[in-house]
Amino acid sequence: MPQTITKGYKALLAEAEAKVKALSVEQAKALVGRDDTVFVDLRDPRELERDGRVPGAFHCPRGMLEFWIDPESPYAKPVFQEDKQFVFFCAGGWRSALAAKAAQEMGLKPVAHIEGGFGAWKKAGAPVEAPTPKPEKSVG
Ligand SMILES: O=S(=O)([O-])[S-]
Repeated sequence: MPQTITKGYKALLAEAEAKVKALSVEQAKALVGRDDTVFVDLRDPRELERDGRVPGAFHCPRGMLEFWIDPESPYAKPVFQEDKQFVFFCAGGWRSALAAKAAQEMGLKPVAHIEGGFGAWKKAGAPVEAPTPKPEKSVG
């Protein structure tokens, strides 16, 4: 019997978007370089290598988020203990909406995410560190 998905991604996103503060690229851009703000990049390492980065952003693969936030986890990262605001982003704003909701439910605050993600960020001409080209494989 095929699976019956009772809560699809649209419902999950709608729930997250109702609970999480969304920042436009313009609003987020104004926070770059501020001491009280941590940008959290949830994309996979290959996306960073291919598409570039937001300068100064902390990279946290989506799959590790809850374990890096909880200080009781063996994988806890000190950055998530800081008294700062956390601005999550991914490529398009979906992963970051769900991730920010989870982070918020864990007690992290204040939390927001960037509407449209890195794609919208790049399109708006916001600051981007160039992709890191992979070293060429030597032949022979
Ligand atoms: O990055 S994403 O919005 O495509 S999940």
